[in-house]
Amino acid sequence: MTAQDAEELDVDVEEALAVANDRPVRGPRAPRPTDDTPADGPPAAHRAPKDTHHRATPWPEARAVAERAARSCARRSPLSVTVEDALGLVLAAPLTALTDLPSFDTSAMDGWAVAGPGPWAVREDGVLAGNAEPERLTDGEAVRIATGARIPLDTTAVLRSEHGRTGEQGRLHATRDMAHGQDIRPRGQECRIGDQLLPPGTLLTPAALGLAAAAGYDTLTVLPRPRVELLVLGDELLTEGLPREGLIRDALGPMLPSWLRALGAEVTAVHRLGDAADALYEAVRSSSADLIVTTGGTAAGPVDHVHPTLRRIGAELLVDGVKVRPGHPMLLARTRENQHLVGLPGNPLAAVSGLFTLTEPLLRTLAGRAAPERYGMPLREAVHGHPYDTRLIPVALRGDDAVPLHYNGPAMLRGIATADALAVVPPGGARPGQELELLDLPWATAGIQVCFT
Ligand SMILES: Nc1nc2c(c(=O)[nH]1)N[C@H]1C(S)=C(S)[C@@H](COP(=O)(O)OP(=O)(O)OC[C@H]3O[C@@H](n4cnc5c(N)ncnc54)[C@H](O)[C@@H]3O)O[C@H]1N2
Ligand code: MOO
Repeated sequence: MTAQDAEELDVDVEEALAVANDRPVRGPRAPRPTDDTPADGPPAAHRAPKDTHHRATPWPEARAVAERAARSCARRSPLSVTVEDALGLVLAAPLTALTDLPSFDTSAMDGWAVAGPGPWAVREDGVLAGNAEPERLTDGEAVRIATGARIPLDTTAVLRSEHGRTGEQGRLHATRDMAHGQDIRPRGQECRIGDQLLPPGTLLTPAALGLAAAAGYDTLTVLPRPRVELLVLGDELLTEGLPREGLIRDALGPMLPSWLRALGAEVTAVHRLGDAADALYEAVRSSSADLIVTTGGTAAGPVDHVHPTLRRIGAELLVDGVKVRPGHPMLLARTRENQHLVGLPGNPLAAVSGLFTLTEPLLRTLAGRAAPERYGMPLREAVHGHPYDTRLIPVALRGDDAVPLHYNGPAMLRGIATADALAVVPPGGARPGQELELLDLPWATAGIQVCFT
């Protein structure tokens, strides 16, 4: 069955696409308006309750709105944290060298510090890393030296231990030619005191923490993480054991906190509120978080309380549905000054889609992180598209290709659990070899986000 058949059979397109992806496909198909599918609207089967799809925001625009929403918030004051605690945070001030690096002339090798041409008379003592200023060398003299030790004054080069031989009368001979200054790291080779090592806005990776410590820092001035409260909605959710009697395990409670943290947030609370409208209202009204993330309850079922709650508190809806599959009922609202709410749909892969579409740009901007470089890779196999909406599908990166994964239905996590990225499939689908934009999953990027600290 193709996606087109699915529409005609009045079957949910998203579910049909998840199945169709397992089957051989033709090339991409342009949107095909029909009598009951207006050119700018969804197929009849997918007109959301109260026909909300007409005001759904195109996917790229939804991401831009989320970014702008974060920019409209007042910046919170920078704070000072120990170098060890700064991982994953963003520098609020330039990292300026507090010392020359190296801070003294140092030996790059184990061997001898020598003065003038050889052979050399070897001094009895030696110089180790951490020793205070060693005694000056005189011409024709050598002293044993360790990597990282201070170079005695008037040293002309370091002779590596494997390139020296002790001859008659105990004199040291070089077995290789050596250049003046060889294997000496001069003071200030890497930086001079006052040099800017990293600009404000730099994400503090493990390497950046190492650099900061080397450059003399004990504490760093960073932007605070945006504070996020997670509200998990749904009476049907169990927190342990096997699904039973219509109840299912909560898949989002265990998944989202670490993911939100990888996106730059501090998750201050996770509340499971069931489907109690008043509890949701109270939780939103009393929250002092920068961002409230809800899961479930975004559609128009009898216990879908997110829209009514937003109306009740007088929130401004910035995005009310997005032209993306899965996840189209996702929403973004400004609940009050400097506070937003992202409503993630309850279907787990739809929630991931909302995480990338609305939460990631918002949190990234609030956290002061730069947008990741956009990149793409060719698809190894064709992928069905939605006729009008963007699709996000889990892919594995294999060699130079993005390989679409099965089990990509809105309620499924089996595909994304083995994925490296989400591929952005344009309306109409993509053919084999077509380059698609990829959104890296936090654990697949070779960067700070792998740390999930
Ligand atoms: N008449 C319509 N019904 C639905 C539409 C629509 O357009 N018209 N859209 C469908 C789509 S698409 C999605 S996505 C969902 C969005 O629903 P909600 O955000 O209101 O979420 P719920 O109804 O609460 O749950 C949907 C589904 O997900 C399961 N769920 C919820 N939370 C969790 C969790 N934490 N862990 C695991 N699974 C969860 C829940 O049990 C439901 O099966 O609406 C469709 N309906
Ligand atoms: O199909 Mo829904 O799009 O699961 O979000």
